[in-house]
Amino acid sequence: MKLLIDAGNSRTKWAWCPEQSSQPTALQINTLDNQDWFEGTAQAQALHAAIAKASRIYLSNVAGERWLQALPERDQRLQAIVATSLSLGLQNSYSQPAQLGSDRWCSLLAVWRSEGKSALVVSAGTAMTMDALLVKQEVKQELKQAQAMFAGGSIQPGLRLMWQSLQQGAAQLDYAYPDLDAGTDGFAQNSQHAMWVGCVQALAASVAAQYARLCQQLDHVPLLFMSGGDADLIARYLPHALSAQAIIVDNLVLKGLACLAKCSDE
Ligand SMILES: Nc1ncnc2c1ncn2[C@@H]1O[C@H](COP(=O)(O)OP(=O)(O)O)[C@@H](O)[C@H]1O
Ligand SMILES: CC(C)(COP(=O)(O)O)[C@@H](O)C(=O)NCCC(=O)O
Repeated sequence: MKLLIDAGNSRTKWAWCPEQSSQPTALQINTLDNQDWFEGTAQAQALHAAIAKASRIYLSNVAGERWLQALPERDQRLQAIVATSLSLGLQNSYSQPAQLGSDRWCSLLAVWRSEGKSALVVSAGTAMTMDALLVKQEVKQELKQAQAMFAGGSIQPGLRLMWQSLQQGAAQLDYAYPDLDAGTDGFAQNSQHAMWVGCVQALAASVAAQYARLCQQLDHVPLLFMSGGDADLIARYLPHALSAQAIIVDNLVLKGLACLAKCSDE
């Protein structure tokens, strides 16, 4: 069985690749904090056991060399994904294609292969990335040949990083990250709530602005895909019409890895 691993900067997600006949949506996703991986806790042992059993391992790693060092060994079964200038009919417009994070590339591939339509692909994880997928014309599955382009995107701090930058950088803002969604209605009347409103609004407003920018470049309405640990939360604070339109997917990176794994069989 093929194993899919998405090593992000905060958490590692992994799943077995479904057999050819099943749908990619059938992924059973396991999640562990990277700290568990580094410390080799029981949760890490489950992934180690999966690695030992796998026939092939498809890895998107943006967590650096430290994540790789916790692998027992690096053998020929391991395929570490690097973004290229063209894959599965999707062109990469980065001037140095390999500089694009493999997680962003996999997410774009997942949306391109499953939808075949233009989209803004948002990943709300440690960082928040918002990437433009342009599809010149809506194409049928069998016609998918280099008709799509990743036109570029943006990177900004994610929710917890924004919080930490205020908490650590301002002497009077040493407040813990809230346990519950504190809401953004009205005007905040205490510091912790004010920080929350500022951080959540900044992220939601960025998504709305990037989506509007993409709409201006197209003669059709793009999809809005949102993935990552804070996708649900940020989607709730989008303008109403956009929030209703957002398609929240639990792990686009693993779905993109599954596309690459399946394509290697063809
Ligand atoms: N149960 C959770 N554990 C950890 N982070 C969570 C959880 N639920 C939501 N989050 C949020 O998800 C973010 C991590 O999302 P994720 O998509 O896994 O990021 P990455 O791919 O960068 O590791 C965290 O910064 C945090 O704000
Ligand atoms: C932008 C990222 C830090 C996002 O990482 P994540 O929040 O998913 O852990 C990662 O995709 C990355 O390191 N990218 C390389 C630079 C780039 O994509 O331009």
